[in-house]
Amino acid sequence: MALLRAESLGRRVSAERWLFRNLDISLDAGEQLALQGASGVGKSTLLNLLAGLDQPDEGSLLLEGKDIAFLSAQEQLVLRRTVFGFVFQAFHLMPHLNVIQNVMVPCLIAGLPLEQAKHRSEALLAELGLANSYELFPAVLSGGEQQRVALARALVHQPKIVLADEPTGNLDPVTAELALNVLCRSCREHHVALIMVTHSDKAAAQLDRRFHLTS
Ligand SMILES: Nc1ncnc2c1ncn2[C@@H]1O[C@H](COP(=O)(O)OP(=O)(O)OP(=O)(O)O)[C@@H](O)[C@H]1O
Repeated sequence: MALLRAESLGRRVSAERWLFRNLDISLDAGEQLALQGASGVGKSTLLNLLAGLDQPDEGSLLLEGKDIAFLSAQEQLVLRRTVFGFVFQAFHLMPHLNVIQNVMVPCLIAGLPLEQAKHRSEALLAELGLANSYELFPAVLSGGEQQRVALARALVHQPKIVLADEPTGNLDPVTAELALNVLCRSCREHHVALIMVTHSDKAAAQLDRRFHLTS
């Protein structure tokens, strides 16, 4: 059984315009999928639908065979917090928390002991080249640094699925390669499935499979 399956998914952006329709996509546990397609075709919208952050106009979304539309509000909340890890294009770090605190949040929500949460967060940040930035606040970080903090936060609680929207888009080529390696390795090591939006064919080639979204 697929870990995540979208069936006949449709998203309408106006009365006459469908962004996509009859879209079927499935993801196995631990599988790594590159989501590609032209700018504006609907990749970010699709990621939001897959994560249950937005509602489709048609179709259904099954997590381990269960339609997420029929989960209670509480079950949906638990699902978003423990099943998914996100790297949004706009990062969405919490401004009043420093770097290490931002990364620890998903672990604490998932119920990990404080020390374990701290240890995991520090290890990931160090791997991503941010060992000297634990105490800094998001406002003083560059876009590329914020992006790596967001990446660590998406991975740290070892969710079932990481959804990453151009997670290396703000990084120089060397740092982008480092971040991509950390992302892929961490997901493989913990059997976490990954859907990554990327415009880079080189990055997409590192994953198991590609899905091209077309209008
Ligand atoms: N709720 C909405 N109402 C109207 N238009 C919308 C809505 N949501 C998305 N769109 C439009 O749908 C299109 C797809 O947006 P989306 O951000 O998903 O594309 P994308 O493929 O991720 O693009 P990029 O590669 O540039 O990030 C855009 O033209 C956007 O303006």
